[in-house]
Amino acid sequence: MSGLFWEVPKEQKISRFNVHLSRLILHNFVTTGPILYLENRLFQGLTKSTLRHGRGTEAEGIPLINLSISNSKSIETLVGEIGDACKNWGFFQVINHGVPFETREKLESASRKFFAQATEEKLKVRRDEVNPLGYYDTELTKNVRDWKEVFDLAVKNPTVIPASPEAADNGLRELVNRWPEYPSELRVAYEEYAKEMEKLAYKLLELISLSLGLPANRLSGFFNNHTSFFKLNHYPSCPIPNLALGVGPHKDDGALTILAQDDVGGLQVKRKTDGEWVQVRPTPHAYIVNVGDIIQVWSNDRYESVEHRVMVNSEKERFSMPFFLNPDHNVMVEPLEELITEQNPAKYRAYNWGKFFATRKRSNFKKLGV
Ligand SMILES: O=C(O)CCC(=O)C(=O)O
Ligand SMILES: [Fe+2]
Repeated sequence: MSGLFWEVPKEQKISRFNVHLSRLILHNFVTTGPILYLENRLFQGLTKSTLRHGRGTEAEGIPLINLSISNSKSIETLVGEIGDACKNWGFFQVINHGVPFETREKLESASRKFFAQATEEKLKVRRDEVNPLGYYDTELTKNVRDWKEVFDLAVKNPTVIPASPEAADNGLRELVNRWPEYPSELRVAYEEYAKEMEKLAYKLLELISLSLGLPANRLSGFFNNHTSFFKLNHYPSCPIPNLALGVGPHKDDGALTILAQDDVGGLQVKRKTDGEWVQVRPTPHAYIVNVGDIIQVWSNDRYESVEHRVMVNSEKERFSMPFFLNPDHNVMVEPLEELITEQNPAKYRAYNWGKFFATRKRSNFKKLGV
């Protein structure tokens, strides 16, 4: 922790006055713990990294892949593009994905209506210890509070997960979605959209399997009773964007994430070649896809789950909707045997997805010392 400010360029040092002012402003927005929020940002070094890297480089973006096959584009070409993107970036955008625009638009509009309500209305569908699904504005990424509010949903209703993280406990529990009274169209809009996300996720899984030299359906058996999740995210505009992150740097722990973002921008990906934060520029109607920790393990590190974060904007609020594709709770996640050789031994030992999920700890898979 000490020496935090040594590496911050002089002109960007934060004055005591600014910090004081920021605390006051934050106090008006955040319902609890504003001081803790800022102090965490300052002392965990995230602020340092935000300042040093500024708003991220615009130069080269993640690959944009057209999913439609035609006379001029074969399935082999498409599979090659997916494989390259997974290997070099862990992130890509897709167009011609088959998700009807109206289905997405209906949910985006319902999401805006939901978040525009007074806090007390949203708190009526607040998540609690019994049911983790619902509304909250207190998400932590690596113990630092994110500048956003969220409505969490399960994809399968109900979704079955272990009752506790304890290995000896075989009990299961069902997670059930909560629905707000307003807007009344949210439920139908979500259920239609979730079906489209499942279809797209399976299509992407097949392409990824093929790109690893495996049969198209090699991974589908892990998802019969999948534990996929969905978030409606709202990032309010932030008066002091340099002191806050919408989501701190993290990796996604599921198999695959499919994200819809609006036209504001703010998502940044850590480029594998040089560790630079790169903007994911909003592309109308496109989806952003990233490989999660599970595909990293299945592929035995051929594909890596890549760090990303969300910057906040001083003027504009931002909305996004990630779909997290997760396997069945009883799946043991381990490198696929076809991808293990004497020269390339397993880099991970098996872990139970459901138990991992129940502990809700990120990036916690067990790397062997090889
Ligand atoms: O809102 C975004 O752009 C990304 C959010 C994200 O990375 C996450 O929820 O895991
Ligand atoms: Fe993420």
